[in-house]
Amino acid sequence: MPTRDQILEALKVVIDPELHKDIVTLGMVRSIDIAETGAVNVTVSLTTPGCPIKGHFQSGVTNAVNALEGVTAVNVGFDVLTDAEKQGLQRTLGRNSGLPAGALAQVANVVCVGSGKGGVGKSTLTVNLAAALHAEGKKVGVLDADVWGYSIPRMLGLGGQRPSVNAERKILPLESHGIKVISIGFFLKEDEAVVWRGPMLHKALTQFLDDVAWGELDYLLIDLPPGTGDVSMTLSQLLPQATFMIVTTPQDVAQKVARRSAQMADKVNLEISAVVENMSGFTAPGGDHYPIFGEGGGQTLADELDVPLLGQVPLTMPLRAHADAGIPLVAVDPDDAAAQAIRHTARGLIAMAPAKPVSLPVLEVVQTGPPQPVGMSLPMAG
Ligand SMILES: Nc1ncnc2c1ncn2[C@@H]1O[C@H](COP(=O)(O)OP(=O)(O)OP(=O)(O)O)[C@@H](O)[C@H]1O
Repeated sequence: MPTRDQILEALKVVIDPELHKDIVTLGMVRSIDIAETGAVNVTVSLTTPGCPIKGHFQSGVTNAVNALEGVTAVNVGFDVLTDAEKQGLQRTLGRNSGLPAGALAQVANVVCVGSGKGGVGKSTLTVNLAAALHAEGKKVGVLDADVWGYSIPRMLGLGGQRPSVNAERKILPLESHGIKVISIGFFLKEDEAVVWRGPMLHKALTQFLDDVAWGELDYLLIDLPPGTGDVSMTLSQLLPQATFMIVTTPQDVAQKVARRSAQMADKVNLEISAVVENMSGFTAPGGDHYPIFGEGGGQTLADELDVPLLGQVPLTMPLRAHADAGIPLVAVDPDDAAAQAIRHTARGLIAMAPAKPVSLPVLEVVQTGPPQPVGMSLPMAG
């Protein structure tokens, strides 16, 4: 049977997506009762009675406590913080709290691009999809959260560059082909191997969302690492409004792994919005078509998830060569077959977007002390 302290420790993974801190640190865990049967009752105090993220806390607390040995059942109850408690919370948070100072306030759509397997072309598609959205007149940003295999800087010709900070101490994204870009790679020395532990990763991603001057964007595309790991979990907690686009190849095995990724997204309540199939065959100059990685995987996965298959992107040499050269193919050769398929995908994505921008968390920051520099010390130019 776990102790109260062990339960509190476990609950530190439940993040308030608006305040960007865990519910234990925020003092939102009102009570914990452990019955002899192993049933655990947890009461969480919300900031408002009709809190829209109640379901997020319900599943987060249930999953966290259920994972502890000896727990047979979890019941989650809710009450509301008193006015005095809310004031106390705001005093605790203060200015240097990790509260979002509206960095994402002007971002209409956040789309996480994920895959099950590595090497299916997720980063290539993210970069070119961004260029295609830009060509459609959209304001686009790319956040490269593929911490282990960041390749976006290279694919956009930004390798070796570093962002600067503005007078408000916000990180300014770099820009390439009209796309605003932030990558974990900008803050590391070339080929530096970093062992990202959970809290460090969480802090870095939080900073990329809170402390980057993204400005007004129609789309923020987030390139996730392959698989079902910590990054996806963190982002889903920080951005419950984000949608998830899955890249797969036509291969049966890739589609099976992608399905696992979809299950993870579903578990953490991320809405899966679409599937894109990449490497959908090769057409030789003579017109013969070769289904190198098989056929039908994208459609099968999309049918299974009941979401649209937004595009089938063929293998073409220019797509690979331009990615290597740091130029999105879509920006320079929109008639290439792969570029055309990606442009079609972008138009599909636009057609799916909600008519009104999704409102992302913006909180009034109550300043209780002198301004302080941002929390994390990522090395920056300027
Ligand atoms: N449709 C395509 N046609 C030709 N080459 C492609 C295509 N899609 C991707 N590639 C190439 O395949 C390789 C892998 O692509 P990419 O790095 O985008 O995959 P990824 O899924 O992001 O990989 P990782 O899991 O390592 O992040 C790259 O060399 C890329 O240029």
